[in-house]
Amino acid sequence: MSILLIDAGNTRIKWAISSGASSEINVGFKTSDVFNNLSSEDLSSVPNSAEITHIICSSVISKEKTLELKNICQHLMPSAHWHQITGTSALNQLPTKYKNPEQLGADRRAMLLGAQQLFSGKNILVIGTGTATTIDLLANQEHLGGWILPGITLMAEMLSSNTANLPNIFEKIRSLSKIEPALSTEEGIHHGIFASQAGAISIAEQYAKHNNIQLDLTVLSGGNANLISHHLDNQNILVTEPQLVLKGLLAWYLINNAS
Ligand SMILES: Nc1ncnc2c1ncn2[C@@H]1O[C@H](COP(=O)(O)OP(=O)(O)OP(=O)(O)O)[C@@H](O)[C@H]1O
Ligand SMILES: CC(C)(CO)[C@@H](O)C(=O)NCCC(=O)O
Repeated sequence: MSILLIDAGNTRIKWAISSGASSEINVGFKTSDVFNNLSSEDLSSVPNSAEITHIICSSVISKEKTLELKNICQHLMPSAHWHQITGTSALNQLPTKYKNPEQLGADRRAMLLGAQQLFSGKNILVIGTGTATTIDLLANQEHLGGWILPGITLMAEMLSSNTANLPNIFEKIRSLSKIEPALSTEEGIHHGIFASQAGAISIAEQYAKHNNIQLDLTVLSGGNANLISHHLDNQNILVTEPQLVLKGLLAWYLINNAS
């Protein structure tokens, strides 16, 4: 038995194969652009696709694109069952204070369930650093809400596309050794973007502190996790889990299939 896990994000689609055993949650994860053009030939490169019994998907792309993805998967793996996580999945396992849980992104819900399973009983700041950056607070076994801001690439693109004089530094983004006052336009944008990402996370940490929430962990996920991680305070409680959405999908599967 194999399970195909799919994280369909606004920039990339990631996938992984799992045997479904909780002990194997850390192995076998693969990241690939194969779904980008949603071509069935690409999907046929999924290893041992005939053995896949379940497809577990998180999608924050359009309903139409998600349906296209589902149809391709079902064409190639006709005996596999399709399951899609949503903001309301497993609310008994992890309640949320979100006013309308249906609004919560499927990827955020997956990351929260993944963090809860990987770091049981801990108070965690769960951060996704993809197209958008999301910062969610999981404390006392409950999702207390979160913050959404543009991700690094989007910030760079928005600054140049909405101003007359700012260049698009998107292709020049690299790791910064530290965030400091910059002496050129390009560096000003570069350092400003990192300051806003790290600053937002710092505000979330301060919120926790001022509300007597003792954070045990900050978990960073997503395509920009490694660029942002060394700018954060609290390095002693920082964990990088680039594929937390995929791990969360497996956690959700395990919750649903617990005997
Ligand atoms: N090889 C890569 N291809 C594309 N983006 C990359 C790559 N490596 C790092 N990145 C960065 O990671 C971001 C995408 O991260 P990720 O794949 O986690 O996002 P996503 O899941 O598509 O987005 P979201 O979940 O926010 O809709 C890009 O905006 C870019 O800044
Ligand atoms: C914020 C993103 C784009 C991050 O991938 C996604 O989680 C999403 O589309 N969320 C819906 C809105 C919400 O989470 O409140």
